[in-house]
This record gives sequence, structure tokens and C-alpha cells, in this order.
Amino acid sequence: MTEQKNIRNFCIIAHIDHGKSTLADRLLEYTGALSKREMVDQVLDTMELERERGITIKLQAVRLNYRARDGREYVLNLIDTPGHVDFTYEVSRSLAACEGALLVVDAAQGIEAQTLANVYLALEHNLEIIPVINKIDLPNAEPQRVRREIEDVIGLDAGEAILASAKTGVGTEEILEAIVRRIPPPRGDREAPLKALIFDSIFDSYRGAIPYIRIVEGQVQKGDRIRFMATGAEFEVNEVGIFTPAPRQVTTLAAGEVGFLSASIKNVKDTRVGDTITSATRPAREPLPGYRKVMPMVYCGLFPVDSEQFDNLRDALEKLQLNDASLSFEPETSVALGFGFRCGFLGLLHMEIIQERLEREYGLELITTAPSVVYRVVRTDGGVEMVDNPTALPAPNLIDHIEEPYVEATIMTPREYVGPVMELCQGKRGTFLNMDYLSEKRVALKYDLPLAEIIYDFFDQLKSRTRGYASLDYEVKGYRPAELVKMDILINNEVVDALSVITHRDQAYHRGRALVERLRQLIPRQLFDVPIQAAIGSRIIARETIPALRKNVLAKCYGGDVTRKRKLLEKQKEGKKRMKQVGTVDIPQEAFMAVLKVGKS
Ligand SMILES: Nc1nc2c(ncn2[C@@H]2O[C@H](COP(=O)(O)OP(=O)(O)OP(=O)(O)O)[C@@H](O)[C@H]2O)c(=O)[nH]1
Repeated sequence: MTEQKNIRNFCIIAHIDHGKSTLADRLLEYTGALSKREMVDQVLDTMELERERGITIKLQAVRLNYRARDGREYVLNLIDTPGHVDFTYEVSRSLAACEGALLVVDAAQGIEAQTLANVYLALEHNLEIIPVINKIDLPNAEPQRVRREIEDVIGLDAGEAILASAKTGVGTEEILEAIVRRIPPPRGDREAPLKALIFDSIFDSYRGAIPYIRIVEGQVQKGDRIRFMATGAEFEVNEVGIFTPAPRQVTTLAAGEVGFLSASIKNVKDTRVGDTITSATRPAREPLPGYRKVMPMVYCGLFPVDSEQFDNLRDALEKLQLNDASLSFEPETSVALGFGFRCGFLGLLHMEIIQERLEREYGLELITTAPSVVYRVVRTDGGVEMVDNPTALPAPNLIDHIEEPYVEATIMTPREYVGPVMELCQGKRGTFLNMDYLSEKRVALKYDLPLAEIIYDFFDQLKSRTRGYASLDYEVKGYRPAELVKMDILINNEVVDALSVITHRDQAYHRGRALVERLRQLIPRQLFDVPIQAAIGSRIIARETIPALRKNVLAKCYGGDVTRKRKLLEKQKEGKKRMKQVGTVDIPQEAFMAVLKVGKS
């Protein structure tokens, strides 16, 4: 047990790519948590995919031992936070486990929307914030401008901002000293009944679900009987430990400390982020504040290309869910695609990550249907249904009205792109709220926007309109009624259920038109004419025809050239791989996602 006055718990807030992982590496290296030889680049991002995409998905914690200039030994717990808008709730829980935060801002880029959102979260939790201006080694670094931005935008005193380069190691010691001097030690009664905050959990095939915890009050050790306050589940503790960063067993974790426990917990759903663990024999009266069950915001269908892989897909989803309680799925049957799963995600990025992991780690070939938000459908009989799948929408005569989720979006952009950004938001049914000048160069725009428009192609459009210089953050604000209709796609006169979408009535025509055009390009020619139609109810709003195939691919090869023939056939097979036969027509994977790519006006 470490005395509380010698403990500092902190996290790092940074926009993607501003250098959070690199800085964490420097801190680990400096404090000797890992020898240089042992150090894999960016140890905090463990999953292969995270490393490849350069983003942090899972939060983790590591304990650093630091002898400060005052001669005392300190224990510094660094709690990692994910840096993406999909994971805001997880960020807020990891912040709740800390007393302070390093705010890392890229000296060449300045504050971004996500940084700001996380700083506000940190301020809500009363964290001491230490601004660090990183990448000062870059030739285009403008530390003075960024310093002013921190003062003007966040209202923090940036006079003491630390100038650093996580690349060269400049400023590392100064950062460690600031953590010790400026972040207050944890305070919590070690004799009180146990209250431990779960800020993350992982699944270990031998030890079961392992919650990562910050002890807020009391203590916990091996043999204790514990209770999860949200679920009521009880377990006996087998092991408590810390991360060095490798897990190491300790006898006790007491108020102020950060670590993990294992208790043969079979199901990660018992270790929900934000829940409070207490003692079953001497329980706390109330849980820690802020627990919330995270709800998926975006749904899509996942279907195996080869229907034999259905069981493998279910196994893979079950395995992934062990480590990711926010992933939800249930079996779905599509007339067009057969048996698959309707899966729920926190956001688009979360969705992409899961899809990629299923394909890469489990070798599955999937057809993914267009993502959908969750609509609130009020029926004429007064009943309310939450609908996450266009095919599950009740018949029009049963619907009184449909409501859709809205978000408040903050977009930060260089001033010269304000026009195009506003145009984009307007085109996406946005309502302008306000505009703030962050500095002479940059502004923050606030809009109310339908979430459905954000998951459509908003990110891509924002990026292309601002040459990648704008950043976006959003928060769901609730539901609003809108003129929404279901648009079906008919291929060869059959409705392909997996291509149905819910869209705003005003956009239906435009989207239907663009979608059938795109499908015409994507679906290969068949031996007969294939009509493609978009329809609302029985009304056809757009139509294209794919003319019948006339040429034989092999016709081009003369007689004896077998290798060339085989190559050609193989190439064809390759192309077929991601096809799904729907009725009599082969439809490629891209067609099912095409609906996302046609919003470009
Ligand atoms: N020149 C320079 N490059 C840096 C510095 N710090 C980080 N980088 C580079 O910036 C890029 C992003 O750094 P990361 O540490 O991966 O960024 P991050 O904030 O952890 O990103 P996420 O994990 O996605 O949140 C990498 O290519 C780093 O090598 C620095 O001080 N100077």
C-alpha cells in the first residue's frame, strides 16, 4: 500500500495524433517502467489494429515509480483514455478515476474539437489540468499561438504550459515534476466501506472478466467478498494487482490506488464500466455517481458471404463481446442475405473496428448493410417502438410519426472553410446554433444535426471540404420528429430488404436517384436485363437498367493459351468472392454500402 500523499492519478487528454501514446512512452521510459529494449513502440496501444490505425480503443492503466526532485518516491498512475468521439462515456469514467490530466496539444495544430470536449469533461470532474504543448521540434510549431488558444478557448492559465517534444524527450522531466507538484493526491477514507470505480475491463480466458479499478474508498484484498452495485452480482476475490505495465499481484489495493482484481467472473457484462464495486459483507450505502449503461447508437447487419460461416460468425461475435460489453448483436434473417446478425455499436468507428477484427482475426468474409440509427416510432395506437432496422419499420398506416436522434455538433475549422462547412451542415438538415472565434485563424461552429446525417457521410465530406483541417465532436441530445420514409430498392423487380433505408422525405428522390445509378455501376451485367428501382411504398421514384451481358470473357483468348485462360477465370472468381446471389442476380459487397456513398451533392 502506498501512502496517499505519495500517489498521483492522471490521464492524458489529446486529439488523435497529437502525441498521447508517444508521450506516454517517454514517461514510461523515463521512470524505468520498461527498459528500452523491452519497449515496443507505443505500449499502451496493445491491439494490432489500434497500432495500425493509430488510435486508442481500450483504456488501460500503468503504474510509474518516480523519484521527484524533492527526494520522495511517488507512485504515478497513468490511466489511458480513448481519443475518439464514439467512446466519450469511457473517457468520462477514466477521468473520474483521476485527480489530474495532462492536456497535450500539438504545437503545429492547436486545439481540436475532441480535445475541447474532453477538457470540459475533465473540468466537470474538477481535475487539475496541466497543458503540454507537444511537438515543439517541428519546424512549423507555433507554441505561442497554441498557448494563446489554450487561454482564450479554454480559459486555462497557459503561462505554465510545458513545452515538450515527445519525440526527442524534451520536457519529460518537467512534466513528471508538474504531475507531482500540481496534481493533488487522492483523498479517500481507507477505513470506510469499499467503493471502487470500474473504468475498464478485459477478458482473460483463464481468469475471466477482469475489472480495472480505482479504489475511491476503503480497501480490497484476496478472499474478500465483493458486490457489483449495478448488477448485484457477488464474487470472491482471487487476486488483486497493479500494472507495471505487466500485471503484478499485490496484497491490498486501498483508497487512492489503481489496479485490477480477478474473481472468476464469467461474464464481462458483470463488470460494466462506471459501476461501483463494494464489499458484500460491509456494503457502501450508495454507489459512486455517474454510472450509465451505454447504449448502441448505430446498427448494421452483418452476414457471412458463405452461409456455412454463420456459426463461426456467432462464435467470433461472442468472443469480441467478452472484451467489449458495448457491442450488441442478435440473429437477423434477411430475404436477400440469409442468416446473419443485427449488431449495435457506439458509433461508426466502433463499427468499422469490429468489422475489421471479424475479417482479420477470425478470417470471416462479411456482407455489411448500411448503418442505421435507432428511430423512435410512435404508432397510431399510441404505442412506441424503437426501430434500428429499416425492414422492421411498421407499415405506414400504423405509424403516427417517426422521431430521429439529434446531436449537438461542434466543428472546429480554420476560418477560410467556414462557408463550405456551413453549407455542408445546412445540406444535412442542420440548425445553426452559434459561432465562436477561437483565435484569429480558427472558429468553432455549433449545429444541431440529425445523427443519421452524421453517420451517413458527414465525416468524409467535412474532411474533403476543409482539406482535413476541421475536427468534429458531437453529443446526442434527444429525439425530434421528422418526415421520414422507408425507401426500398428493387433489383430485377424484387425488393432487396438489405438495401432498404430510412431517409428524409425531401432527400428521398435525390438519394434514390443517386443510389440506383451507383448500383447500376456496381452490379455486374448478367445474362438478362436487370432493372434497378427505388421505391417509396408502391411508388417508383427512380429507375435504371443494367443491359444484358453479351460478351463472353473467354472469347478473347485464342485456343491453346491455357494459363491466360485460367488467369482470367481466377480473376473472375476473385471478383465474385464478395458477391451474394440475390434471386437470380449477383450483387457485390460494395452495393450494400453504396447507400453511404451517394450523399455527395
Ligand atoms: N515531430 C514530432 N512528432 C511527434 C511528437 N510526438 C508524437 N509525434 C508523432 O505524431 C504521431 C502521432 O503520435 P501518437 O503518439 O501516436 O498520437 P496519439 O495522440 O497517441 O494518437 P491516438 O493514439 O490516436 O490518440 C506519430 O507519428 C508520432 O511519432 C513530437 O514531439 N514531435
